[in-house]
Amino acid sequence: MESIISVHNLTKSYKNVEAVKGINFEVEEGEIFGFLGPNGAGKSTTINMICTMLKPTSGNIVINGYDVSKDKDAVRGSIGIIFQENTLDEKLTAHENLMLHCRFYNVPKDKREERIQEVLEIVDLVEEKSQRVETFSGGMKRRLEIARGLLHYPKVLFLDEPTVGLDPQTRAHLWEYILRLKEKEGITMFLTTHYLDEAEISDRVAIMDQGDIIAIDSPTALKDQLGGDIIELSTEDNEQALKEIHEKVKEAEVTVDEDTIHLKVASSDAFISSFIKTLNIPITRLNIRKPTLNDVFLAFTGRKIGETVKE
Ligand SMILES: Nc1ncnc2c1ncn2[C@@H]1O[C@H](COP(=O)(O)OP(=O)(O)OP(=O)(O)O)[C@@H](O)[C@H]1O
Repeated sequence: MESIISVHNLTKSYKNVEAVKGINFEVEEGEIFGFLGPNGAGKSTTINMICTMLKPTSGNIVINGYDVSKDKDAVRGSIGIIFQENTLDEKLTAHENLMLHCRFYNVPKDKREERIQEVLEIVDLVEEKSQRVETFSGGMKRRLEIARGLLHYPKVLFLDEPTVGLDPQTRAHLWEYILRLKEKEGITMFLTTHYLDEAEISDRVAIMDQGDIIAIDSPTALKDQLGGDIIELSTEDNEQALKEIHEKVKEAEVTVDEDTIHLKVASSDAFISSFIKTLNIPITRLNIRKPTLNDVFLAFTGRKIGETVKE
């Protein structure tokens, strides 16, 4: 597959901070690319540089064949951005909001109605087009923002925390729309989210930490890289149990999270029966699972993404 975004040796320094330290990555045409990292990792700085909103200190970025430092207008015409905050005009109708954007992006006059109809169909808002945005639910507003982001036929859609503040059902629906867009329109998605279960939708995920990209691969490959099984347990006396585990169990990586002890082992089949016999404290809860993206994130960054959320 062709790269739609190429980033080479990209750096950005603010006065005292080296926010981005010479990163390299490619985003392939048509993929969903998840961009994750703790607060302060340098994600926004990177995205702002890619979207022409911030000048890099050094390095280069090519989007859709255009150099971001030389062809800003062509780059802007190639991308759509869905911000975290609602940037719709609430007093206007859905249609009026879209018309404003058409003018802003110089969509030819004779094409405007056709395009508006097209994007409204994609996000299922045709019947609501004459309603004022202030009457819309959070999910409808987000869908309208996506429609607006699509009006000028971008090759890449940047989605910054697209489901933040939405209820689980609306979040699930929104993902259906996003997936449909990818399938039908072949649009490349550059996604940030702190819901790691949602990041599973990505074809590939990049994890950024302290200005560097520290991992980049498909969610499955990243999880496989971690390998093994994770055993979660609670006991009648976790403190005592931990003491025993540290004394007697050598083949597990042990972490504690509130009232749960986590053991990471190569294979739970080989481990579990002897472990249960080893422990003298009664176990009150036991769960065995495969690593998730949350575990990947924790292993690479040393932090849980929940701890890094910017609300
Ligand atoms: N305008 C600025 N001036 C000085 N330092 C900045 C500026 N913007 C960002 N930084 C610093 O650069 C680093 C990277 O910040 P950035 O906002 O890119 O991280 P992030 O991964 O997007 O974090 P978040 O998830 O909180 O948005 C941080 O140390 C931040 O304090």
